[in-house]
Amino acid sequence: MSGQEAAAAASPTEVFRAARDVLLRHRTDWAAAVREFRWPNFEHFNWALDWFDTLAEPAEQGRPRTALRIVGPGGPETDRLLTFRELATRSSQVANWLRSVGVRRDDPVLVMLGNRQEVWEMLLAAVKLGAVVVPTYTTATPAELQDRLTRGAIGYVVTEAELTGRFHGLEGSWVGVRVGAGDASSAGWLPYEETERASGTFVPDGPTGADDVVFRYFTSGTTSKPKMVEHTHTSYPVGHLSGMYWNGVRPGDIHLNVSSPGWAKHAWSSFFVPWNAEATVVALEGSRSTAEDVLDVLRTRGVTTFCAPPTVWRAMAVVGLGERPALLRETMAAGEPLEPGLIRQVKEAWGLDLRDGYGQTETTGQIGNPPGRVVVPGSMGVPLPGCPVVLIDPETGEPVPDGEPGEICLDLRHRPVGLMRGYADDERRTDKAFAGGYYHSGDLAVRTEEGGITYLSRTDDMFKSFDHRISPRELEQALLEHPMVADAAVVAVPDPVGLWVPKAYVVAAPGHRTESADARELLEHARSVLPAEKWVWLLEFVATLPRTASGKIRRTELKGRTEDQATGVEYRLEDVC
Ligand SMILES: Nc1ncnc2c1ncn2[C@@H]1O[C@H](COP(=O)(O)OP(=O)(O)OP(=O)(O)O)[C@@H](O)[C@H]1O
Repeated sequence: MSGQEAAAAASPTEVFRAARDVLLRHRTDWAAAVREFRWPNFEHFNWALDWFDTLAEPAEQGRPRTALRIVGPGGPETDRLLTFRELATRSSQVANWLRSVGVRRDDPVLVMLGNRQEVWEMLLAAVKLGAVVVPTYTTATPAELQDRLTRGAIGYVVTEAELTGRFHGLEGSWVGVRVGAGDASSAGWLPYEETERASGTFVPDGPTGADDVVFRYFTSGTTSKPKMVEHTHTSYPVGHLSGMYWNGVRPGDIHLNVSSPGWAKHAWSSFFVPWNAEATVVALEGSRSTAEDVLDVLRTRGVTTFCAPPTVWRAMAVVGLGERPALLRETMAAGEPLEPGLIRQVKEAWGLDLRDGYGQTETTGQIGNPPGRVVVPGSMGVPLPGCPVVLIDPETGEPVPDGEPGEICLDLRHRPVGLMRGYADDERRTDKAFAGGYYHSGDLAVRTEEGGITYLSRTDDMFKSFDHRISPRELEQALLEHPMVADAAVVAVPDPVGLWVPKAYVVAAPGHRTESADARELLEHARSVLPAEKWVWLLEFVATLPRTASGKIRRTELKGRTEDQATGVEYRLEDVC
């Protein structure tokens, strides 16, 4: 039998498992993983039925395995634990019930739930059913919801009973489902608890097309109006094998990820990545957990692999990392630039490498420091297996040599499975993102001789000053290294001679003042660690930086402030130094 015939004879579950196992086998040998891994190819694939439900069978002679552990309010004994079998059954009940109230394949369903059991049930149910999930964070404003209802052509809304009021008065013809006990404000919303009466055996309406859409994500809108990113039954579920490799998660691991449902990062690291590896997902209920809560969970729930955005790592460093959590093996950060200072702090406190990873809502993990590779602080890592990353000169469209800035692109001749299908209802933008044989990320980076890739900035944030190209990130990192700085953002402001010059907005660390002498110290610090063309020219202290709901700095807002001259006290390098 040829290799192709053998693959044709194998079930989707076997094909998926075989691809996954190549990555597990080479968990600490990146070169071998890149060489041997091939994306599995499917005509039909339903991750919930073809993969998740198959994990419901207890391992031979073993105990039923825990799929999900929701951290309770009062110590481990208050946690809620669900096995793969329990979740397989619950999600089938939910899928059957949704079908009974009218949800059909391809129907867009807005899901606005916090980190509670129902969010995992709903996502699994929607995949089983073939409905299209529009994940939404629980802090979305009525205006954001209206945008989603309209542009997302939403037919069904599933949310917590206490949040139903947010939808009052919004336009659209959708059916509401409330999770939790309702009151007068949720009258007319269907009760989710009815799902418990539905059958726990689900029979799909035929095979699921591998390229059918299953997620429509609204991006955070850091640079523009949120885009609607479409992912298919393979692009996210199967594509997240690359993230599994970066995280180094393996069967039996206890994986904690800090992110809110509603963001792509939640689907990455609280859903597909750990469950592709047959690990247990640990989740903190509620949307606001403190750094102390996270540290406590790491220690008391036996967490082995942990991923959080740099913002959370920074907060943990401020309260003190303390002793290394006994079972912790892998630590990761993603979503925004990770400063070398944090990597150093984690190494000193816990002896572990804090490994950066890069991706977007549009993709799964593309670049990362996988286990077993020496972490070079400042580098996001190397292209993950199956991810043909190329850095392209935005002006010529040609690959750049090592050491030159280029846009992070994916070579479409070897299209990775994890790449989005496109932007819904936006052909122009989709064409632009897929122009010239590459997927264009809109991010600039530079590759070193050793192959590591260092993030510079968004293509739109890079600016020229006195004929030098400046990445705001480099300046921000220099400022963040100073103990007086809790947070910093740099933007370009117009200058009659230099064209543009860098201005820093700085949040002072607790206990530090924000007077002229403090500004001078910071400007001098930047001057001492950066080359002359990258000195910070202007500095303003602010109480907070404007951030998107997912925590990214809104540089456009800061640029707007300088254009409107709506500045506070502004310190100039030439005046104070
Ligand atoms: N490890 C990382 N280091 C630096 N930046 C990162 C890293 N990981 C992700 N990013 C940044 O986050 C972006 C992806 O974020 P996301 O998909 O959540 O939406 P967004 O790009 O902020 O929203 P919008 O596209 O609407 O502006 C990347 O394009 C990159 O700029």
